[in-house]
Amino acid sequence: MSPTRVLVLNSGSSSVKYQLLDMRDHSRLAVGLVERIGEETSRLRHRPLWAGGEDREREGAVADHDAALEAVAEELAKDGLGIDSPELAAIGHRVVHGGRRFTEPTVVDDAVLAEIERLIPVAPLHNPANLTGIRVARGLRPDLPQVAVFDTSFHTTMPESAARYAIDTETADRHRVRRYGFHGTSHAYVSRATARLLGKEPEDVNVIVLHLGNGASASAVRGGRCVDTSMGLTPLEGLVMGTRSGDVDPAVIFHLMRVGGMSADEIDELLNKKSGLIGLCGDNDMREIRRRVEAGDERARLAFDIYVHRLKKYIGAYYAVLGRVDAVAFTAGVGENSAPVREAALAGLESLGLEVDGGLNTAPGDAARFISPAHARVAVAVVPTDEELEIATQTYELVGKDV
Ligand SMILES: Nc1ncnc2c1ncn2[C@@H]1O[C@H](COP(=O)(O)OP(=O)(O)O)[C@@H](O)[C@H]1O
Ligand SMILES: CC(=O)OP(=O)(O)O
Ligand SMILES: [Mg+2]
Repeated sequence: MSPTRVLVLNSGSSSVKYQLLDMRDHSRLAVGLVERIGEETSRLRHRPLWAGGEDREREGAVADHDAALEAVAEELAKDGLGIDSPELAAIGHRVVHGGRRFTEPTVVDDAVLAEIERLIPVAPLHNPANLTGIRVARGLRPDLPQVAVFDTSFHTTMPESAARYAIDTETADRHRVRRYGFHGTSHAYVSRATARLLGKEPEDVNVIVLHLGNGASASAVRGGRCVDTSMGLTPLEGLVMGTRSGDVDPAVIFHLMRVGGMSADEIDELLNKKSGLIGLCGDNDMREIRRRVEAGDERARLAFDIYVHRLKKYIGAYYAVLGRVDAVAFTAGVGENSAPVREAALAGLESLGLEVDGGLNTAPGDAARFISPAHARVAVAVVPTDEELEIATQTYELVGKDV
């Protein structure tokens, strides 16, 4: 029988998330996470769903992504699900930046690796880790197809009017400066799942997707195709995020250089790692921010209000871009779990047909569900994302043709 399993690796700047799936029924055989890579306090959590055993945890320094992937391989082998298994059909990798070239999932060869490497300057937090994941996996299983699934692919349908910055065209083209957009596997998956929830085909619905995780982005999806998204050349533009500023006047950078005496690298670090929620109030976790707001903390309150104000602006902007909106879908860690963010983001938008039902919004649940009242003109939904399943599906579709 042909192999039917796919291992998905989502290598982040300081973490590796992984899942092993059986594509016959999309069941998860094992899932896990290595976090705080490069620190003394690294931790691996492994859940052997197939073997049905207890979750396993390892604590202690994991020096780099090579060591992290070695540890993942060891844990999988303990359950008899080793990377050497003949049942593995392919390994699917999340790659954050694919530039304009990669509009589809792609089997990795040396030329593809070189292109992902060339794009490091526009995804410095993400592409290096993605590359390491691919290289290590290739070393372990050179015989297997390694498939790269790009965050940018779903956004390659954006019209030029949305994808271009209004700067000198020749300069922009020479340096490939344009808006690429990210979190595309999530926006694709969630917009389709939202259509399903509405009982419609993706071609027939217009959806605003709000992916609110540590990184956060919004997208406007018309008939299954992305027409605008909030991230740009890099994953820094747009919404307020856990540690990233999102939109700022570009002159802030020159001001900090000329008046503040800061270097380009220092400002890069400021805007990517010391801004957003953490820069505003010292915490980047929405749970902690809400605890502080409830306790009357003014800094946390202001951080929350700035986060929600930006979100509301993008909802309004994408409403205008789409003209007709069938649904607004909240997803990822904050979007799926924070009722106060959902309520505040849509407050006062009743004249646009947008309403949240208090009871539905705060009711617990893990499945895709509506949180708007039955009479609302526009559906509002919580739709859990599943980037790993989407990557596995795209990977298997690509290699399934050959196995
Ligand atoms: N129960 C919750 N309530 C509010 N926010 C939550 C909850 N659980 C997770 N989050 C938020 O989700 C974020 C992580 O989102 P996630 O989509 O997992 O991000 P990433 O994939 O970028 O690591 C956390 O930083 C936290 O702010
Ligand atoms: C592209 C991006 O921002 O990804 P993440 O949310 O995983 O950091
Ligand atoms: Mg994420």
